[in-house]
Amino acid sequence: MQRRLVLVRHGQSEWNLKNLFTGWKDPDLTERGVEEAIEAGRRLKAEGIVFDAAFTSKLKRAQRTNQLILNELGQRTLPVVEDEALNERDYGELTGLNKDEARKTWGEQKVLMWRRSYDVPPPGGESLRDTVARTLPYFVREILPVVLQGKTTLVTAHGNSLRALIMTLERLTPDELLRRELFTGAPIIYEVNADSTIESWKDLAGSPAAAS
Ligand SMILES: O=C(O)[C@H](O)COP(=O)(O)O
Repeated sequence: MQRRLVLVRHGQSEWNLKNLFTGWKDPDLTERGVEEAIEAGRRLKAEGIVFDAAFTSKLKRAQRTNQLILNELGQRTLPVVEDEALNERDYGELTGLNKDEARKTWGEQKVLMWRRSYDVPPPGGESLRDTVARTLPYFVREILPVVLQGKTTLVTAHGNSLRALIMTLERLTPDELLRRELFTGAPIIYEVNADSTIESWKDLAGSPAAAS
């Protein structure tokens, strides 16, 4: 039985373009973001993917990306489950600030820790560990059982809510996680074993990889 899980970070948002910390704010996709979402759909079509289930967050940039992908696959009527468990990490007091300005104010290292470390929260916001605590139980309860039934499943979400899942799926250490970047609109296809470990994955932004 084939058990397939596809994760996609939303296409470029208006606040990605302006280089602002976004978190739970709800900007729309830019034109480029729309194109990236359509391109994600095209790439998935070229891989022969047909979805049986789809999940996304409560934020517009992910929902639109999800819908554009499904449209491209000719699956615009597939039911989509929306849940805030898949929302972006809450960036707290950094929300709305420019990322370069933040580096000037607090220094490269501190901002890198807030953005990419596992357990250092930005002021008033969620660390990645907090995001894992929100996202992973939802994944295990609602999404994984669907994948294990053999349903090809799409999850369209956000850089950090997906990094929270990827850390577990790819068994990354906090140090490896620091370097794990997700590109907007780039699908990652996981082949999942019956015991819910990962058999292999293919990042359509890069080259094929195997689980270690
Ligand atoms: O919320 C945001 O600002 C972005 O979607 C992700 O930002 P990051 O790459 O700074 O974590």
